[in-house]
Order: sequence, then structure tokens, then C-alpha cells
Amino acid sequence: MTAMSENSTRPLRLPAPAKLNLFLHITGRRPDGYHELQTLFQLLDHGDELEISIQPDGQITFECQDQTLGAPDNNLVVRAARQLQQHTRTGLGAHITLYKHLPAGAGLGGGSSDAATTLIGLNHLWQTNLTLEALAELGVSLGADVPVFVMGHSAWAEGIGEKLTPVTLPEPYFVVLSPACHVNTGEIFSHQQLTRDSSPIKIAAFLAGQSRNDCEPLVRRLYPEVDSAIQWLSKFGPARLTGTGSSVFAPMASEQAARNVLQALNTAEDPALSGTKGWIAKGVNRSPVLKCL
Ligand SMILES: C[C@@](CO)(OP(=O)(O)O)[C@H](O)COP(=O)(O)OP(=O)(O)OC[C@H]1O[C@@H](n2ccc(N)nc2=O)[C@H](O)[C@@H]1O
Ligand SMILES: Nc1ncnc2c1ncn2[C@@H]1O[C@H](COP(=O)(O)OP(=O)(O)O)[C@@H](O)[C@H]1O
Repeated sequence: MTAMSENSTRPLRLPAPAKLNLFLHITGRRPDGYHELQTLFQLLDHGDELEISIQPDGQITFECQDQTLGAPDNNLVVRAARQLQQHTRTGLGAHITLYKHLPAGAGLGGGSSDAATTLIGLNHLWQTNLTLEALAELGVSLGADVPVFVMGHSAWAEGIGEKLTPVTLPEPYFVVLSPACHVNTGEIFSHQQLTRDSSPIKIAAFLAGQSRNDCEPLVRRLYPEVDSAIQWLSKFGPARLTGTGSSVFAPMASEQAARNVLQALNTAEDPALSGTKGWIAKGVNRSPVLKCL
């Protein structure tokens, strides 16, 4: 059996890491309605998982236990597979199983990361050999967050989130709180009260603590659960919204400090936190996906 045929028979199991936006400034709006951003993407060691195997007949089939993600045909995993298949004109198909661990609509880039891992995994299995830059360019039409997951490194981002400059960050532990509510990214960006005129900053300003998430005031007003989560987490560290939410996060001095905060959450009696899930994640500069190939 040749190496390639061995590759093509064994399912490929790949992670789809989450991300945090350590800050998010909205500096303008393009004619097509998309917003110009400045943000710092911090990849995390926690996320979804995909299992991908080749189907020689060209069919793309998909399964996922999480029934809340809408019709399979609209799933970002299926859309990414179809996009690569059409772009490369490969006659091969795939069967993809998605193991969902990240809440959807949580500001963690779950769907975008699933799409990025699908592009990377199929590019490997189908031997279509596109460069990461080409995959990222293909992926931006699936979501503004897809390119950072394809390139696989924490990054300073501008544009709509696709103009990336890799950065090396400290990789701390974070406590992440995910309220039960689902925040629609498009709803926040189209809201009349959203701040859209922040002045561009340099990374030195971020490091000096002069940054924020421009979506945070609006999301806190629209979603009281998010407001409660930020107020509670602020007792333990500099809490902030990630992306358009609903999740909020705070960096911790150590893993033990993070565990202590989760313990405090589990014993908190605040009803406003009742549907909020807490978890610990470690920042990683390099995505674990490429290490699996
Ligand atoms: C806001 C960010 C910050 O990282 O993350 P999330 O909060 O979604 O995780 C991203 O820019 C989200 O990227 P993504 O989640 O892929 O959003 P998309 O599907 O591309 O866009 C959903 C909708 O949000 C609006 N949108 C998104 C990105 C952007 N720079 N400007 C926008 O105006 C558009 O109305 C778009 O139709
Ligand atoms: N594989 C997927 N995982 C999560 N959401 C998905 C997926 N495919 C499509 N979606 C849709 O994308 C939206 C949320 O995308 P997601 O990236 O999880 O949000 P966010 O960007 O806020 O982290 C939801 O409306 C969900 O229905």
C-alpha cells in the first residue's frame, strides 16, 4: 500500500481550537457593510474536534450530535468542504463527523474554526496541496474569522479580521464564562448604537492597557446575562467580552488561580449566573491543527 492510500483509508482526527479577542476596536465600515476592525486573536488549547475520511465517490456526508446548529447543508463544515471541492475540482468526497464542544454564537469562533480545520484536513487528505494563504483566501468568504484559524497562529488582525500579523503572546491561563444566550454577530454589527469610529492603535497601546472591546457596552445592555458574567468575573481579574459575545474572559496568574475562580463560580448563589458555564483554557500561539498533519 502506498503512503497516500494508507492516509486515505484511516480517518483523520483534528482539533478546531477556539479563539479570544483580547481587544476589539471597530475603526470604520466598508461600503459592503462589513466593519474594519483591529483585534488581537489569542488561540486557545480548547475547542471542537473533527474526524474526516475520504469518500472516493465524491459525496460529502456530515454528522454531528449537536442538532442546534441548523440544517447540515448550512453547516460551515459542509460549506467549507464543498467550497474546496469545487475550487480544486477534485473528484474525491469526504465523510466528516463534528464533535461540538464550543457553544455557538459565543464569540469563540467555533464555526469559523470548524470551517478552517475542514479546509486544512481535506487539503491534506485530497492531496490538493493549496498553500495556507490560498486556503485562508478561500475561507474568508465563509467567515471573517476563518483566515486566522487557517494560518494557525495568534495574530494582530485588521481589515475585517483577515489581514493578519502573527504575534507571540504570553500564553496565560484564562477563565472563560459562556452565558446560555446566543449572540448573533450580524445583529450586533448592524445595531445603531454600536461604536464604529475608534481610532486605530498600535500594539504598544494594547500592552499599556489602552484598549477595550467596542461591542461590550452594547452587548451588556442587550444581554443582562453577559453583564452579570462580566461583573462577577471582574472580581478576579480584568474581565472582557470576546468578539461580539456572549462569552467573557479574564487572564489568570496561574492554573491554580483559574481553578479557584471556577470553584467560586460553582458555589456562587447569584441567580443571574445560573445558565452560565465556566471553563479554563490556556492561550497557545500555534494552533494544534497543523501539528496533527
Ligand atoms: C466579531 C468577530 C471578531 O473576531 O468574531 P465573533 O464575535 O463572531 O466570534 C469576527 O469578526 C466575526 O467573524 P465571523 O463570526 O466569521 O462573522 P461573519 O460570519 O464573517 O459575519 C457575520 C456578520 O457580521 C458582520 N461583520 C462581521 C465581521 C466584520 N468585520 N464586520 C461585520 O460587519 C456582517 O454583517 C456579517 O454578515
Ligand atoms: N460548525 C458550526 N459550529 C458552530 N456554529 C455554526 C457551525 N456551522 C454553522 N454555524 C452557525 O454559525 C453561527 C455561530 O457561529 P460561531 O462561529 O459559533 O459563533 P461566534 O463567531 O460567535 O463564535 C450560528 O448561527 C450557527 O448556527
